[in-house]
Amino acid sequence: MGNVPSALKHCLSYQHLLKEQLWIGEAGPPPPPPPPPAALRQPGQELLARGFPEFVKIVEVGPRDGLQNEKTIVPTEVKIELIDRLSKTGLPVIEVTSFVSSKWVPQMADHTEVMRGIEQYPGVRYPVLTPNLHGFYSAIAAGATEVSVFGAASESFSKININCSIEESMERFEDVVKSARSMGIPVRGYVSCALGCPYEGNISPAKVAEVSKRLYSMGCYEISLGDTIGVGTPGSMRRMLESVMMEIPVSAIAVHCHDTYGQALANILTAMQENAVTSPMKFLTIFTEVR
Ligand SMILES: CC(C)(COP(=O)([O-])OP(=O)([O-])OC[C@H]1O[C@@H](n2cnc3c(N)ncnc32)[C@H](O)[C@@H]1OP(=O)([O-])[O-])[C@@H](O)C(=O)NCCC(=O)NCCSC(=O)C[C@@](C)(O)CC(=O)[O-]
Repeated sequence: MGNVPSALKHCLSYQHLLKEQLWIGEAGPPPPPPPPPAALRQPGQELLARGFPEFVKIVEVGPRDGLQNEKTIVPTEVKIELIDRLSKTGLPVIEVTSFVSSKWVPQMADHTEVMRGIEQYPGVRYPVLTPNLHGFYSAIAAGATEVSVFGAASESFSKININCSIEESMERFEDVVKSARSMGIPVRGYVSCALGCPYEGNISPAKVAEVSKRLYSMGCYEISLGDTIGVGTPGSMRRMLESVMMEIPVSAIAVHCHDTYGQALANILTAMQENAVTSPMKFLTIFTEVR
């Protein structure tokens, strides 16, 4: 999903932001001007006035979401070294691997070796993806202490990605969440195609909200809304978040933005303004989670 040109684009826009001192930099942002009277405000200006969350949690997903797409399979020891190095950077959460079928995703076939091989640093959490009970039990046997289930707001994507309908996936996830709860294991939930689907195109914010609510109600402590193919814009991100926020608390919402079309930063910024931020950060391109 990432490539050097899009990474470069990211760096350039980051430098631009630094130069313009819009929201980051040593001196800190300038104090906001007093808001104009409501009658003079342009659409969207209310968001600027809302400011940003007090902190942003970054969930690093490169070792899993990045490497699962590499054509050349990265050797296990390199993955382990990558995760160990990431652990020293101060990241609070690093998604390690996926306990999925190696027939479907051969890049993650060494999940057990990677999970067992990494050094777990105090204060860092190391969740793994588990699509069903089979994956969950394998993950626990390998030493995982936090897992994520991953569904979609698109019926077609669900079938192609995890070989079942949205409804069937919810039944599987309920089994995972029940087992996890009985062991005191926290479960996070993903909703893919939150801003568009590679097979169905537009996805309604109401559908994203509905799937998010199902995952939250079954016991997922955080719902990560994935712009799986990077087609989101600040406008579609805002509309989608406003719909999801009507169903689940803002404190439980994360966003996962792919930078396919160079929109991840803008979309993350919008989510921060909506005060609903965790974006997955890949080490080359953005695709960070923010809350
Ligand atoms: C979900 C399955 C496993 C269903 O796969 P299936 O073939 O439908 O499973 P099944 O229940 O029919 O079983 C078939 C075989 O798979 C085995 N099996 C069953 N479950 C597992 C398991 N957990 N791990 C290992 N093996 C498993 C099972 O034991 C059996 O083995 P056999 O008897 O034939 O030897 C399959 O479709 C799969 O592995 N899919 C991979 C999905 C994946 O990793 N996708 C990429 C994740 S990234 C993502 O989704 C988006 C995200 C999260 O990043 C956010 C965003 O960007 O939007």
